[in-house]
Amino acid sequence: MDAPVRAGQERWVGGMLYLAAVDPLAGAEVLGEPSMYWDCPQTREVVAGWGEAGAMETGNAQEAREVLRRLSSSATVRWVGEAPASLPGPWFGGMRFAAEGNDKGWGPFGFGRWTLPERMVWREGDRLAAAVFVPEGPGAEEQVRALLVGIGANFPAGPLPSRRTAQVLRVSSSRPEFEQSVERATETIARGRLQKVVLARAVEIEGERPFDAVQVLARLREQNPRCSTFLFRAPDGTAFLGATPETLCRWEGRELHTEALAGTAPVAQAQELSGRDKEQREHHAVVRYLLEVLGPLCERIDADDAPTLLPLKNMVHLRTGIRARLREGVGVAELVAAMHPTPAVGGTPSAMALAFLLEHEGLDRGWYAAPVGWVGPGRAHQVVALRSARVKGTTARLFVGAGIVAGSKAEAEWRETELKSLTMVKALGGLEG
Ligand SMILES: C=C(O[C@H]1C=CC=C(C(=O)O)[C@@H]1O)C(=O)O
Repeated sequence: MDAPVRAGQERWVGGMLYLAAVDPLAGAEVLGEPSMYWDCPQTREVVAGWGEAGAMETGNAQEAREVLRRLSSSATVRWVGEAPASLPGPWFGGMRFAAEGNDKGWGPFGFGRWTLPERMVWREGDRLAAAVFVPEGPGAEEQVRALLVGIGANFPAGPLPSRRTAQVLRVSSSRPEFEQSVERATETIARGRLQKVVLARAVEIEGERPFDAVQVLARLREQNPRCSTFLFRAPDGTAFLGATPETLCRWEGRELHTEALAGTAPVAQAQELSGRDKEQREHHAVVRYLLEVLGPLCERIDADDAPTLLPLKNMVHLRTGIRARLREGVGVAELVAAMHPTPAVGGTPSAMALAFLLEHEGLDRGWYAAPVGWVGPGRAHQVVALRSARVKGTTARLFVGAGIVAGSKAEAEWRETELKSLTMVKALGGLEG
């Protein structure tokens, strides 16, 4: 097995300053499209990054685990002058849902990829801070000072100006194929070999003009205030972006926050959701799985007594919050390895569901439905990359899925995935006006 690529670098030099500015994304006005973006309203984290001072790429799950362990166990940055009290990251990235896949469009993302931005701007309390990073070496401190002077002098003080980017989108996805795989799944469930499987499909979108990633992000965060908005960019410029309602794990020291999120209804049927048996079964498969896989890693676990409703713009989900105190030595690497994929995106029994997906889904999920987020010493925040799309030029490939259990109907599952696709379709500039 090859060792993870570490860009030949073990340590970086960083510097920081505070900015008289209000919006990290506004930096796109002078720095161009960001290389990463992260916006989590629940934790008030907002980060935009430009360039790459370092990248760690992995070819498989084992290497991804090693990289997560390394980035979370020791500091990779030596600070010149003032060090930030706390900062999200500073490593940002994600990994594939599964090892197998034949969609060349995912090639540039690799199996897993985490980057340290050259410049990053984030919200710290009520103000914005900027940090710059360069590889450790001769002249590194001077480079850090020069980059800081540049960002301090040029970062826009005001909010991101909004540009009108609505356009006509050509949207295509195969309904018969999706519905057939739902039927195949319910047959397999009826034979007792599976209890739940989450089937996904891709939607191809062609715009009249290239998509403007900055405006897509601005729409995603504005239209989805209960979701984490994210963007990760591959070295060829392809962007993977979305606004997900699902946290995989928020980890700090010995504390873990996670959640089960499964079971969906349109907003108009929100009040009926809690009483629906099919949605409850879909949901409880996730709760049971999380308690089972987390048990050996935790000293104490505390789950909500019953799911509550998580209202989003176009739909409502069932949500059970879970908090835990971790055993000594358990960190983000162990958590991701144990938790991913949860039955909110895979199924139960897990191995059986993944084999079913490989055989029947006919889709390379790439980074969709996989863990993405940030990691730093002793802390990490990973979300499940749902309501997302891979975007390059005028083309977007969007991904949506739905949990199938006994009693699922192909047509209803299609409609549910249509509903889920609205998050990205609207953000891409469709359905406006
Ligand atoms: C798989 C997706 O959603 C998951 C998360 C919440 C609710 C879900 C559901 O009700 O099926 C899915 O498990 C997706 O958005 O592509």
